[in-house]
Formats: sequence, C-alpha cells, structure tokens
Amino acid sequence: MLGDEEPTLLEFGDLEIVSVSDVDKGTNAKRIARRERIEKYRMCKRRNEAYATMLRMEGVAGSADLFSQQPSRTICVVNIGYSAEGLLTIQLLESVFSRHDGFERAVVDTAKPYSLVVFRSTNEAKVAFVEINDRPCPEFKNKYLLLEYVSPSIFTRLANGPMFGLTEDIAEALDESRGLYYVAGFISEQEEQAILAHIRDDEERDIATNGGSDKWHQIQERYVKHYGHSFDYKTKHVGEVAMTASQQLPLWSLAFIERMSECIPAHSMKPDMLTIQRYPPGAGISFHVDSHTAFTDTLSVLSLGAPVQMNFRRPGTHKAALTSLDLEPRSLLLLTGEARYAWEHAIRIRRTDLVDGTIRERRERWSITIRKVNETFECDCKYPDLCDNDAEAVQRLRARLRD
Ligand SMILES: O=C(O)CCC(=O)C(=O)O
Ligand SMILES: [Fe+2]
Repeated sequence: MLGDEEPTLLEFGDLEIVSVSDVDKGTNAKRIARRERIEKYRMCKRRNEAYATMLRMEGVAGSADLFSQQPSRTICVVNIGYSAEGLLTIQLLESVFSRHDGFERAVVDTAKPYSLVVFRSTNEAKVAFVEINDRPCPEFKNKYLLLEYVSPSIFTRLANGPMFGLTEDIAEALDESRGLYYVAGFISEQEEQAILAHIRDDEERDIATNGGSDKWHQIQERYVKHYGHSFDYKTKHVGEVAMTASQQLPLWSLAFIERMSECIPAHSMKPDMLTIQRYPPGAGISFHVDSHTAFTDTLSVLSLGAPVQMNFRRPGTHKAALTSLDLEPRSLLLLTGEARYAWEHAIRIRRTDLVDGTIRERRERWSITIRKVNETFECDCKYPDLCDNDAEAVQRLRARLRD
C-alpha cells in the first residue's frame, strides 16, 4: 500500500525535526498570528467606520470629495473627535502636533467625530503627517491616528460648520414656550444628601440580598434601577413586569414628587415609575426621545451630585439645531410638549463639558427620572418624526395589552 512505503532519504531530509517545545512554540505562534489577524481586522473595520461616518456627516459620496492627495498645511484627523475626551481633546491634539515645527492650531467640533489641524506651511505639515499618521498615539490610548490632507477650500467649509470653534451655539432656544421647564435649586443640599443616602442604602441592600444584579443594570457606562415598572432596553418601552408591592415608588421619593406636581401645576401628573441612574465620570446616555407611547406627556429629571450638560437636537437638524442645558445638582427639569415629543436629548459620553467658556471635568452624577406609564400605549401627538405609535413592536405590545 502506498502509505506503507518507506520514505526515501530525500523525503526524510525534507522533514523538519521538531521537539515538543517547538510544537508549543508552533501553536503559540499560531495563536499570536491569529490574534494579530483579528486585531488587524478590527483596526481595518474601525478605520472604515471612521471614514464612512465622516463622509456620511458631510454628505459626500467618496473620500476624494473631501481629502486631497496633494499635501497641504491643513490636516484632518479622521478618527479623533470631541466625544472621546471632551474638551481635553483639543489639548491632547495640541500636545501631539505641537511637537512639530509650524503647528498653529487644532480645531475640534463638539458635534463631530473628526478634527482639524493647521500648520504654518505645507512642508511643516508634511513632516508631522509622516511622523503621526497611522501610528499608535500615547495621548489617545495608543489609538492609531488617521490623517488626511484637506485642501484650503474644504478646510474652510469643514471649519465653518455651525459647531466649530468650540461654541455650542444655541441655534434654537428650547424654553418654556416649547415645553422645557428648568427649576434650579428644586431641592436643598440637605435634601440632596438625604436622597443620596437613601439611594446608597437601597443599593447596599440590593447587593446584600442577591448581588443586586437583578435590580441594577449597567447600560453603557451608567447604572440604572427602575421602580414601579421595568424598562425593556430592546424595545425601548416599559417592560412587561407588572407593578408589585415591592416595586412601588420608594417612600423617600414621595415628598419631592408631591412638590414636583405643585411646582408647575399645568404639568402635574401622578407618576408610577421612577428611575435612578448613576453616571460615573465620562458616562452618558445616547440621543433618544423617551418613547411617546410608553409614557405620558410630562417627563421630570431631578439631578444630584455633579453638574452635567444635556444636549438637545431635533431630527434632521442635528448639525445646526443643537442646544445644550447645564443640569445643576438639585435642579428639576421638566420636558413636556414639543421639548418632550419633538426633540431628542442626550448626555454625551465624554470626560469634560464646556460651560461658559471653561472646561469642566465631569464627576459622579445621579439622576432621578419620574414618569407616568401611558395606559393605552397610544400616542396622537403632532410630532410624527420621533413618534413610535405605528412601530411594529409597539403594535404588538398594544395587542398584548388588549388580550
Ligand atoms: O439622567 C438624565 O439626566 C436623563 C435621563 C434620561 O433622559 C432618560 O432616562 O430617559
Ligand atoms: Fe430621556
């Protein structure tokens, strides 16, 4: 049989003699090579995503519409934007690029995932470009910075977007006439401390009874606990768990809920859901509208701990019509009508906020959101852009409600 044939000497000579440790090395080498391949694949994916995001945001079809093959003194950092380190981004970019002669300035847009850097001359820009492009950058946690040259005219266009220059221009005011109410100092410092102590006690008790994981959920980087009703983060709707005695609103919340309903009588409500969220520094909540069909008109947010900036935008207008509101500790925010139904709100995931021209580092913050569940799961608002009344998932929930 063929397999039984003695190998010829020549064939023996071709075989590698391997020891056991070489075998180990072999498998290790394979493992390392595999890891490297996966890492390369991930990098490639991230790179493509960074380019795709920028092209989409600028509304152009291909990179040739934005980037120039010809070196120029203006450079775009495709994958570094404001959100990662907040306003520190500008200082970090400065420290990366200012090592090179001719660096003039870095420009960061609060609403964009890329930034711009300007050099005195094209030759000086070229030196920095070659040194920095596509290499791990310690200032940005060893992320590979992706650089592209942009022509002066494209630079002017990008740098004159409504959000460049680090001013959060209030393109459209969101105020009481549009249903946003903001009450500074809604509770006193003592009340704030008492509520925080209650929250900590609740958390400790939850952890002591069953590790707390059924009550406290980590969503992005923040920690969330619901009272009254559960919330389904897949459907972005109230969960199916019915209100039970143990799920009633906490006793410590009743006094300020009462005060809340007296505060702006036109928007008083009898809430049946309370959500505590703990935001470690840098954590946030993505742009969203609280489901129209899940909750009634008025949403209230009590802020505790450190201040944070909340951003608002309307669908389709987020480049220009972004407005922000500083949520101070102990303040109450009420979103009703247009502000509740037609605008999205978010707390950007970043480590700093720009407030009155100064950089403020984020610290730990808590919020208590108070809502009333909409018993019919129906919404007949006049703001269809963000309305989920006709969403399939909501129709299914409504059908289940009727059964
Ligand atoms: O934590 C906040 O301040 C806002 C929370 C929020 O928007 C939400 O839970 O829907
Ligand atoms: Fe919300």
